[in-house]
Amino acid sequence: MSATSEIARARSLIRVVPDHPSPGVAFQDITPLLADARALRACVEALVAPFEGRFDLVAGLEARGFLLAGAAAVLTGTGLVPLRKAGRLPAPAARADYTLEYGTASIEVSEDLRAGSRVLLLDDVLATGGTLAAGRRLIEARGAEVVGAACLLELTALGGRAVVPDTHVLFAA
Ligand SMILES: O=P(O)(O)OC[C@H]1O[C@H](OP(=O)(O)OP(=O)(O)O)[C@H](O)[C@@H]1O
Ligand SMILES: Nc1ncnc2[nH]cnc12
Repeated sequence: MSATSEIARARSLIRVVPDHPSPGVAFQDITPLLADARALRACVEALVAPFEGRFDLVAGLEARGFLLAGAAAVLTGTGLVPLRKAGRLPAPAARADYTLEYGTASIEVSEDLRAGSRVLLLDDVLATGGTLAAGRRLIEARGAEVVGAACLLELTALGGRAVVPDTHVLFAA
């Protein structure tokens, strides 16, 4: 199957769960896509492709971004830095606050994200854009460079593209 059809097949595996985690939210569940070896590989390859050779570290946003970031780092031979929800890192070096579709949150990063690193930022879903924007701020606060940001799925009605306009997105809903 061609890369394009693998990606189309991967898109069909995202499951929509109504009213999760709260009434009115149509939750885009990527677990069936992750569980499918071909779909997972095709998506991770497509996420990193525009940036290949230009980054030396992948930053993944907790929690679902970690799943893609780990795979992307191994695939591209780069390191990985987790952007963790506040309170989970033993020695956070920087913090950023943000809002999302169903609440507010903060993320933190350790000192392992060094000044001068060239970083690819990864997550699963772009909704309001608050999470990816906070990830960018956090990376830049450490003196590192965001070479690019990518995610699987954009929820177009939530307007996140205006907040993080250069994000590379595979699918829209
Ligand atoms: O564009 P935004 O409005 O910021 O929303 C997108 C974020 O929302 C979800 O994270 P969430 O923190 O809900 O959950 P997770 O820990 O399951 O990844 C998703 O994984 C993105 O990180
Ligand atoms: N509707 C949604 N589905 C999955 N992840 C999300 N993150 C923010 N909104 C979401």
